[in-house]
Amino acid sequence: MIRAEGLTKYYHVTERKSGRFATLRTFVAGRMQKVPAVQEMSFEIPKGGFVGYIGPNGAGKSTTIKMLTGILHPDEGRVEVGGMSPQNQRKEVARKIGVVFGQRTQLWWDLPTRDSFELLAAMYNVQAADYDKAMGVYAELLGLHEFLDTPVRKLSLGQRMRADLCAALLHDPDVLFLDEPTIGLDVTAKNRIRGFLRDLNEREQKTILLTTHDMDDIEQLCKQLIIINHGKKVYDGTLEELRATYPLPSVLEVEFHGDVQELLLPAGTQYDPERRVARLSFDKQVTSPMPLIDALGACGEVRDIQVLTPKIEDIIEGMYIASR
Ligand SMILES: Nc1ncnc2c1ncn2[C@@H]1O[C@H](COP(=O)(O)OP(=O)(O)OP(=O)(O)O)[C@@H](O)[C@H]1O
Repeated sequence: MIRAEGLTKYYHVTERKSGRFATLRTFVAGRMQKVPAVQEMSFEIPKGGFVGYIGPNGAGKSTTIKMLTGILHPDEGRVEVGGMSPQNQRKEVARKIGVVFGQRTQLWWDLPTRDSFELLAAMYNVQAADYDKAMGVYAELLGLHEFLDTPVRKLSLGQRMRADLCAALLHDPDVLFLDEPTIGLDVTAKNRIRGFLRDLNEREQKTILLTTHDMDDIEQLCKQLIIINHGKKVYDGTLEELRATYPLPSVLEVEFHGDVQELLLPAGTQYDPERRVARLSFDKQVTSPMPLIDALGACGEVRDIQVLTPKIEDIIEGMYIASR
């Protein structure tokens, strides 16, 4: 459904001078420099795929989305969306894709929400019957009825994001590009949007590419994960494969009550005497926590025991650091 092959994009920026009057000297005599934002990016997303495209700030995610949607032309490589080139067949591709930029809206700020939808439907040449059908389904699923007559500028962020999602779907696209669709939302609003997207992907087989800094979005939604850093791909696979390939140790945490015989604590234990908490790392694939619990239990009276499993953000942060 989506294919990127060797995608590369450079930006031209002015080389910054240092020292006195740096800004003025940069403006007058700064030389243009070619800086790569995305380098030799290749991936494939099948129909019905749900992909998390993630990376730290400035990694090149938005630049990639702009090339996939035809807003930017790649300097090298090529893109295909539904068998077409977003650069050479921009209008045809625009009918196949829906785009939501969480930080910006495509709705008209001063118009009632419903009027924005009608304008967009007219721009995409959506037939009246298809428009009514789409609105019937999405306005209901996204709970838009209560604010359809409210101007967009008066909507809460959560309402605005739901309206933007509906707007992106009115022309029934096969592919959705979502750039941080849950940014700034509270837990309830995030869960509502996640439920809607999951359903859209499962029931309607829409292909979705999502950028996010929220690992819960990834864990709850994405079948495939592509990680980018400094414009280059550093991982492409499932979440399970990522966990298996880059295992992090689990941690056994034991809280004691009363005196602790610190000399008896097993080697490698980190002990906090103020909180009376001992922490010991172990590899779940190789070792059972039971002998470790027994060993720690022999050092004092145990009040509480927890096994902390590594979080996906810890693994991903480790990858960001490793690919610096
Ligand atoms: N118009 C531009 N001119 C020059 N450099 C740019 C331009 N747009 C982006 N860049 C640079 O290209 C790199 C990639 O930017 P991009 O916006 O694609 O990153 P991102 O992964 O989407 O970041 P974020 O998570 O912060 O949104 C960054 O170093 C950025 O400063």
